[in-house]
Amino acid sequence: MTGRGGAPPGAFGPRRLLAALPAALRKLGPRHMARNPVMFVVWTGAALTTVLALASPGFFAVAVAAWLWCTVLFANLAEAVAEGRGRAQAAALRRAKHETVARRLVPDGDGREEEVPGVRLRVGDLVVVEAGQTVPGDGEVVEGIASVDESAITGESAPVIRESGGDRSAATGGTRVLSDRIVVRITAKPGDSFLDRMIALVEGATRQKTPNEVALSILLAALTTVFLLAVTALQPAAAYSGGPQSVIVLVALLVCLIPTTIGALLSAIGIAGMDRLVRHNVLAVSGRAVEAAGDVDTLLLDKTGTITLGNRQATEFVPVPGVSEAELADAAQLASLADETPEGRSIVVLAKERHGLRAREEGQVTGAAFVPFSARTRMSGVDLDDGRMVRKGAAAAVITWVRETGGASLTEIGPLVDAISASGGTPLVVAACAPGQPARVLGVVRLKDIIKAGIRKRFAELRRMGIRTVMITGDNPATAAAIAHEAGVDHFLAEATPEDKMRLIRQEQADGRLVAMTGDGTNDAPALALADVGVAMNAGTNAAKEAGNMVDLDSNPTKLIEIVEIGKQLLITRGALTTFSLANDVAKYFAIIPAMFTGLHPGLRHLNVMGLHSPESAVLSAVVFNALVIVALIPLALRGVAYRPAGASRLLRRNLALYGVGGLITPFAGIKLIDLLISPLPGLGG
Ligand SMILES: Nc1ncnc2c1ncn2[C@@H]1O[C@H](COP(=O)(O)OP(=O)(O)OP(=O)(O)O)[C@@H](O)[C@H]1O
Ligand SMILES: [K+]
Ligand SMILES: [Mg+2]
Repeated sequence: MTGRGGAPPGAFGPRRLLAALPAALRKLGPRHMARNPVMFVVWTGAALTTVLALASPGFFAVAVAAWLWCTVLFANLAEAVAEGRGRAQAAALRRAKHETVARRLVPDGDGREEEVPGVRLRVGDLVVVEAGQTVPGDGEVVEGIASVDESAITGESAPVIRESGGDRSAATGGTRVLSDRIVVRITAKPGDSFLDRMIALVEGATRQKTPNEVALSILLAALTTVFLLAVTALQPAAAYSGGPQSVIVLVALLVCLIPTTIGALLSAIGIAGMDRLVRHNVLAVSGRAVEAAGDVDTLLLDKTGTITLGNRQATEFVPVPGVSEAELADAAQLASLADETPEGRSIVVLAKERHGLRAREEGQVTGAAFVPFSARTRMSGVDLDDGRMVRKGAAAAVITWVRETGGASLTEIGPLVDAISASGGTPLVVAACAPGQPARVLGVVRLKDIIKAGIRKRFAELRRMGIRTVMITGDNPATAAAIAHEAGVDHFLAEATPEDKMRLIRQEQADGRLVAMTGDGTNDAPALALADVGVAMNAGTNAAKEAGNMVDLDSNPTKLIEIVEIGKQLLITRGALTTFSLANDVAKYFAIIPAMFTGLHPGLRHLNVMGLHSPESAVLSAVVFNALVIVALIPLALRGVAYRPAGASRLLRRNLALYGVGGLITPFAGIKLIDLLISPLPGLGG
């Protein structure tokens, strides 16, 4: 993991609070306050007591009004501190966004270039980027291969390969080409780039409440209404028994009873969760996805580029008996001339290395109709003018094609394909036919791909968290089995089309499971969109990045472990602080009600078990405590409750005990302490 800049988690002190103060003050406007019903009630109460304190000034009235404003301010402070971290990251990202001049290819200008400002680029423009230059906008590499420094975006200094054709074709505006030359087709409008979206995200500008948050807000608003009615109903009762309470006391009581702690911290908890993801180099488009991640049951991963490194290279030509290796290499190269996938290019290179076959220019293969590779056909090749045809691809696909031309399937091919598959390689069967003749199989090309390091241990960790892993691949079952075994995934699905991937997700969801999907390819995009949590690899295609609801800048398929932990931590933190807040309010009720009424009925004196100084000091102490609790819990809200992999119900019980009991006890101690401190002050009766 390469943590992004900014303060380390847990670093939280008076300096950060102070830095967030201006933003917290700006949030005091009614427009912002109205978005949070609980705090809006406090805000209204603060305004009301201020008016009353101005009308008949007195220490008690002024002190209550001042502390009610503090309560509101502390809530805003929590949110502002949480947002502050994102702002620092956004500033760092903005530095990557500088003016670039793009070298745009003039349409039909035969390679002629013109210089245009990066901001004037349009979707569909072709731009040339060479070593030392900055990619002027988001796009797809359509020609060439280059090593690119993406550290401006990922924070990772090791260069990455960007190339046309395959699943590593996305080029991101603001990154720098280190070597070679690529042509990029622009796919995003200036101002709507990945970098722009990242900045908006870490700034929290696009943050929306999640369904869970909305539900909790409604519950808190309902509780607030109930207490509002209860406190209002108190007045006739108090009046009946001979001493109506002052409006200031009633407002103070109301604020102490409504769930201000969680009301104040709710939004900070959500922002901090997203922020923790950014720190792990994951960008989440929605808080909803982060929450869903906390409950994921099944993780689907695609194989090539996700579990493996993804640069499947041709390493060997294995001809069938009676065919020379040179003949096979020649056919394989012919079938790959226009194949812009990494696999296709590596075949051309291998044929040249092994057999000195010069890569024929496309133009020299006269009148050829190229058959591009697609994930559905699992095959590519060429039809020549003179009637010759060559195909290469997955064994099943090519053998079907051979049969369609009237050719016989060759039994010798079986063992060759099986041997390559069993070792985890991908076999590409090559077949060709002379004009008017049935096709015949020539042999197999071995594609080798390497499993990413350390992945086995990580899958074991996912298993401990109770998450089932399923690898889905377009590759054949034997290769899939070998890779699945080596990587240590629980299950696999081979020869999967994009539709199969979606069917599997729908099936899991229909069985009531939450599904996460990690992928990089264009063919993964529909599945990424359908999954509850869709994590696209940053190294992958733009289509994948747009379809998912998270992007992992490190392109690490096991990042889901951290994502799940952060999601669980978010849910647990919110639950723990809600429990604490409600328990706290109940305790406050029993702490201050007796003290409030002892003035009326000396007979109630024995109920004042806490021995608070006076009704006024009891009420003020409770208000002060209520406000200070918010500040005291800001670090916990931002850092999150500690999470250890354990059964969900055990965690829940533990937290209920800890935060419920804690919430019940602290007000008694806290209010008593504050009462002792303030009772010598004049103007508090007694
Ligand atoms: N350029 C190509 N030309 C011909 N056949 C290919 C080419 N690339 C891959 N194939 C064949 O098509 C199959 C499916 O490839 P595809 O890229 O869809 O899936 P995959 O990358 O193997 O799986 P995953 O979904 O895990 O990325 C491969 O297993 C291989 O047999
Ligand atoms: K409260
Ligand atoms: Mg793939």
